[in-house]
Amino acid sequence: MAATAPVIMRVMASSISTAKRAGGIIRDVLKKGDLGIVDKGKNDPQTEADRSAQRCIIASLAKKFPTVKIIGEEGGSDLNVCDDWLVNELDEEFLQHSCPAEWKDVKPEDFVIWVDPLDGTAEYTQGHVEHVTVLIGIAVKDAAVGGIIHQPFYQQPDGEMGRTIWGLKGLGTGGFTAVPAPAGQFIITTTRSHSNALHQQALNAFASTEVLKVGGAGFKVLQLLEGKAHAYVFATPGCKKWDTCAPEAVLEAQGGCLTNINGEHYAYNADVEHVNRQGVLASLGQDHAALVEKIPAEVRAAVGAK
Ligand SMILES: Nc1ncnc2c1ncn2[C@@H]1O[C@H](COP(=O)(O)O)[C@@H](O)[C@H]1OP(=O)(O)O
Ligand SMILES: [Mg+2]
Ligand SMILES: [Mg+2]
Ligand SMILES: [Mg+2]
Repeated sequence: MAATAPVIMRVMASSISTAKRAGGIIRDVLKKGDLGIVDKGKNDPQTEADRSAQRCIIASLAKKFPTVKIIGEEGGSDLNVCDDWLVNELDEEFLQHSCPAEWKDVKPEDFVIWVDPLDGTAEYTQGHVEHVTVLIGIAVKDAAVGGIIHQPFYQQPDGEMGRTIWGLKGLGTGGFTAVPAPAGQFIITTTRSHSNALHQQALNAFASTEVLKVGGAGFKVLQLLEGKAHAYVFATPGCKKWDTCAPEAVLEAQGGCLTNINGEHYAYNADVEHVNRQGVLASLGQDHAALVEKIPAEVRAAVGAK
């Protein structure tokens, strides 16, 4: 089955196994206690866990899919990794699904894999480990079509650490139970570490009943999927294609929507600008276009204006 499955199914299955291994590396670095923090910019830390998890993911995927373009947050990494970090397995459970017809003939050169080895680094360094996710997004031409969101610090009922959520457009999602957000309320999930005055103005435009401030793009989309929030609002540049590719694919495979704050989808081909200049607006079970309209046009025009 594995050898004959269409390449998108094998990329998804390999990404599921690899994200789990990367999650183990992220837990190990924290356990050892020396995070090796480097500041890449203002409010933009990188740790040994980001570097090591990226090496594991890119080395494993590049070995299995040598002609697929892979772009990782932490730049060019040394892909000479120990065997323990080289993940060879394909997730067998995922491979039981049949490939949606629209992706059957996609060729390796049509893909870009966007890797965020550790989303929520600021929160990881501050001990809010439940906000941390590993994100592997699969784009076909311009569109985010497949995604893996792995939570290394999620404790399963049987005590096992880690949970892996996946989504593939045309197939659906797996690894969690979707819950609708409560009726009669409007809960926004947003940044806890990258706010500014313009972003606050956008938040104020919604008559929200509650605003949750949590880290990471992956974790905020999980909050939508699990009915903890109705919308994810980030009205500032700062997050990048590797932050949104996997969350967008999973959310949209579940029927939601992730766009910039003007309601337009980002493109995920290999040549795009990495920064999501016009912020992020994501929702599930809402009239997405109506949410866009709530943000004053002058605020939308000012976000990301060069
Ligand atoms: N100004 C910024 N500089 C660097 N990364 C950012 C910035 N804003 C957002 N991000 C990335 O987007 C994620 C979601 O943002 P936020 O938590 O503020 O809502 C962050 O965890 C971070 O990803 P990462 O942790 O992978 O570097
Ligand atoms: Mg980062
Ligand atoms: Mg990130
Ligand atoms: Mg990251």
